[in-house]
Amino acid sequence: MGAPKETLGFQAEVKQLLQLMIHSLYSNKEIFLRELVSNASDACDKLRFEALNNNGLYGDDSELKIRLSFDKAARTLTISDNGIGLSREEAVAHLGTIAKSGTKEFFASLSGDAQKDAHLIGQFGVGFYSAFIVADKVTVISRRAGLEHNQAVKWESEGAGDYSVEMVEKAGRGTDVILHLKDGEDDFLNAWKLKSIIRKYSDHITLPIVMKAEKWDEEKKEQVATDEDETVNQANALWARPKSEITEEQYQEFYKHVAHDFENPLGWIHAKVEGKQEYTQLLYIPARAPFDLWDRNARHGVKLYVKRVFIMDDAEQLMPLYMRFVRGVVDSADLPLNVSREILQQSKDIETIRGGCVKKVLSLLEGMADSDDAAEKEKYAGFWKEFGNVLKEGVGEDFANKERIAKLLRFASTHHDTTEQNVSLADYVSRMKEGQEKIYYVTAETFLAAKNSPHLEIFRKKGIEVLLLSDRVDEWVVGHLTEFDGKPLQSVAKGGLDLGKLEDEAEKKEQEKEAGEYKELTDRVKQALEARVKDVRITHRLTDSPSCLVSDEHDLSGNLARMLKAAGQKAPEVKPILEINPHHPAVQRLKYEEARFDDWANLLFEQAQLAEGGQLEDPAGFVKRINDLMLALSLGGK
Ligand SMILES: Nc1ncnc2c1ncn2[C@@H]1O[C@H](COP(=O)(O)OP(=O)(O)OP(=O)(O)O)[C@@H](O)[C@H]1O
Repeated sequence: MGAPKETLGFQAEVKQLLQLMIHSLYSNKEIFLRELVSNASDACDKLRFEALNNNGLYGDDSELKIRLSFDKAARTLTISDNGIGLSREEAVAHLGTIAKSGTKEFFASLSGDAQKDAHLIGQFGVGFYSAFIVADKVTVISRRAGLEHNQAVKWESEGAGDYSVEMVEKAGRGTDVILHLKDGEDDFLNAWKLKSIIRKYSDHITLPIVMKAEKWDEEKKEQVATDEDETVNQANALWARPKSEITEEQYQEFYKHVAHDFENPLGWIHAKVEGKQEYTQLLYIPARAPFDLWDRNARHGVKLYVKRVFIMDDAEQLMPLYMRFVRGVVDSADLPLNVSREILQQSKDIETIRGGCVKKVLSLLEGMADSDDAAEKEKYAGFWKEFGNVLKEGVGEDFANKERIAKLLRFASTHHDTTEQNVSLADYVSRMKEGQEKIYYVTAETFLAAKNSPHLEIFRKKGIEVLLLSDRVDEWVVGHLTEFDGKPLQSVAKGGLDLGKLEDEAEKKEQEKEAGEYKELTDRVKQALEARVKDVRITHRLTDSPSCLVSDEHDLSGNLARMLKAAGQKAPEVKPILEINPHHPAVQRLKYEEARFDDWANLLFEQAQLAEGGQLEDPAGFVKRINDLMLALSLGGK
């Protein structure tokens, strides 16, 4: 026999999760059954998959199913499956710890408010531990497929701080989860009640969920179990049914099962594709981002089936990275059953399927975004809030669909001047001024830095709209999206300012004249700042500020250079161009400055750095310069 009985402590996060769950989810307690049935179904799927290469795993029990049974006297409810089962090590690893990406973020976001937290727990996924909502003790007896009958494990816990594990005997393969119900939970010892919960939440499970049929006993005057099994769910793949036979609720419940989500999805597409590749897709867009959305290595959400047989979870080849929020199922009629991840990577057939799925998701999003129906538009706004930054990645990732993605992008802009990203490029173009040829944008690290960027002054004065880009991925977007609808995208902080037809001849003449008049001054400033700038010139961008920095047309933008540096990457050393505003008193004054010219020049440079959200190389030097100048001014003023 194996190791003796051992008592082990739960990982701290498990204890916390258990506490929270019991308190927050009590009002929705029947979901525990959905979670346990879902796990049982996953366990059968896993067995089926492993058995593709090792048929012996089935032994003499090849009919996979899930069984619900209860014992009124002992007040226990048991969920059994003949799936893959758990070894002792697996029981300890999976039922004593949480090994999910996003765990840290999840715990950090809890608020202590039961209702809000219930919501978050739902998003995080409650899984097995939800058993403790209705049970004060849970016993799991499991035998891993391929292990001997005396190598089974018994895991038991009262859901407080610890659990025990010991080796036991179990006749068949698979897992029994035995719930010792809490006082007052006798409702769950009732076949009618259990059936109605299964029909509500788990009807779409592809395996049969069976219970002993009951019949009326005249003597006892109650329903008693017979020896006959009865299947209580429909037990066929939801996606394989005709659309007309599926209700909205059934679609939603299926989503909750595949996505491990609590909330209803935002939308879905269900389609059967025929042609070179035959496949069915049922793809959902969640309403809320999961905790690991930002982890580009986290698991993906689309399950691959071949002719109704589950092949794998998270088939990353089915969806590009920028659509990692999509959840659902693809069922192919043509792929071989023994298809592996390696084969998928090179498969042309998968490429065709992926291309089809991406187009469908884009159409679904376009349907919401372009709808005249306010509720649909609202949905798209919700989608954008949750997943907009992921979709933006697609501009650089999916060349073939770049234009469709570009139409779906939403930005903040000076039109509304709020953080809300609700301006499409088409909206922008429709508001372009007469003679305006470019789509102007500014990038900065924060919304406020973008909104208050000195580079915008002339644009505000002339009433020209500028997109305010402050998400990290925005530099990537503008790096890949150089034009929209034939109009080039132009950074307001790059290159010489050429407003084209937006400026009249008189303005242009005036600017040339000023550049000549101030040549001596700009040369002097350039000399003073030689090590720090590429050039110094008179600006036409500024109306209120004395100076700003711009980068050369083909150089990295200041914002991108800062981002690369912050990410620990090497950014090529590029010097910015300093532009000074000839109408500003500080610049005017500089014309007559002698003794402290260098200090003034440096200050013009440093304040421009600060104004665009940059950091000073030598903050102490800056402070000293300011103080010296203030002192000089006040002394001079006496
Ligand atoms: N009936 C079962 N048979 C075999 N393994 C199981 C069974 N139930 C749970 N497990 C194992 O325990 C792990 C943890 O289950 P749990 O339900 O907590 O999380 P999950 O299913 O991985 O994710 P989620 O929280 O999103 O549901 C599972 O991943 C699985 O490995």
